[in-house]
Amino acid sequence: MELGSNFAADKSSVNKEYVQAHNVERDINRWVRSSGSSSSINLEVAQQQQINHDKRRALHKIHDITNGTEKLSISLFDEIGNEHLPNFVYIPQNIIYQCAYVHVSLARIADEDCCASCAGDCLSSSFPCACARDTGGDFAYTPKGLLKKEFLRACISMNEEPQKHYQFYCPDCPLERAKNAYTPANCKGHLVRKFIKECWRKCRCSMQCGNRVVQRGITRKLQVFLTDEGKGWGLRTLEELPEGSFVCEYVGEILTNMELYERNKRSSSKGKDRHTYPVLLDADWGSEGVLKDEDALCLDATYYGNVARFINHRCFDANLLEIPVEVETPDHHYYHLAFFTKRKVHALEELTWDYGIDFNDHNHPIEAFQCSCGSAYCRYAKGKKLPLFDVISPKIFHQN
Ligand SMILES: C[S@@+](CC[C@H](N)C(=O)[O-])C[C@H]1O[C@@H](n2cnc3c(N)ncnc32)[C@H](O)[C@@H]1O
Repeated sequence: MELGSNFAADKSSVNKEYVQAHNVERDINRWVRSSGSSSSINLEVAQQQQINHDKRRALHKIHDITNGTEKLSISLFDEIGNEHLPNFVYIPQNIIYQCAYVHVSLARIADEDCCASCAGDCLSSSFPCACARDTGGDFAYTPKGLLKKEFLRACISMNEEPQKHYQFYCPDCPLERAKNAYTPANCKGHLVRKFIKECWRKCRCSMQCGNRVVQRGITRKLQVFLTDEGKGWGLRTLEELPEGSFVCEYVGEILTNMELYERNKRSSSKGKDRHTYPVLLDADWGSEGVLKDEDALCLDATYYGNVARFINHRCFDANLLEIPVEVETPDHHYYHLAFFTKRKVHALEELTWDYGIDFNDHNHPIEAFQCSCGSAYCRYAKGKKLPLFDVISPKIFHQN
């Protein structure tokens, strides 16, 4: 099967449904407008039509799930009507739950680690400023705000062929320690990842500097919709996205692994939720010896999160890639997890990322989902074994 064929089929059916629903909505709105607001009869008929239409289409629409906290509104659109509306608090930026150590201060950023002598746009200067050092000596972004092809290719290769890249096995893995403090199992391994470092407050460049992309927030038109493959809610783009576009970052509560483990234990004793929303921030655990518990962090978007909590998993050929981004803290225990497109994405395509789930990992205590990503490379369909996992970590591998 060709790589893009599933997408083509999905897109045309979603497209048709979406256009039909919008045409009905648009016609009703036009009719109401042209009839004049004083015509109660016309209004009643229009409302009746809307009710019939809603019954037939069971359509829910929320104009802005962000409650005005993002620069753009993000709608929720339900063409199917058989799922509860999401119940969470929308937050546009990460927030510490309780014990996580995230120390943000100007004093922690050394003068030589920021661009205190730059002005305007760092990308337009003849040589890369100090902020490019952590990104391999060059900026990751083009002047159009897209990821440079070479940088994107290197990140894709790391995700798709992790065995060819540097992996680190913690001497005392914080993840395993959270599960069993007395006799922790061996570390399953973490991939040391490429980081992007953006300019920040101590830098003298402007907010429009080309090396400030993720911190400027969401600029693309996105929509939450109900998937028809039983995955629950999903996220799609309403505009075409070029390769290397920033879409959004994964926002949630910042928890220590220990806190996440305790939270999971409490919630599974109350009855298991169908969907789970934590991700590990383990991209740089390898650079430390033994990581302290308060430094081993994750993001949980279950109760507080942003639009990224709706991005579903797709094995291997997902259209998004997650990249760690350093903004306000020089150490890499805490960072932003930003999603960029791996290729051109068409308007109305569902946005997906590969959670990196190993569906054959039977050691994790919490049962995961039966994957219905539809990819020709689906790991679940191939293994046909029960998936077990408790957190999303695209970097966890198995020592043979
Ligand atoms: C981060 S949430 C994604 C949003 C979720 N679909 C919702 O309705 O809120 C992750 C959860 O979505 C579901 N999910 C994501 N990708 C899936 C897939 N490929 N197949 C089946 N379920 C999936 C699983 O229940 C998973 O625990």
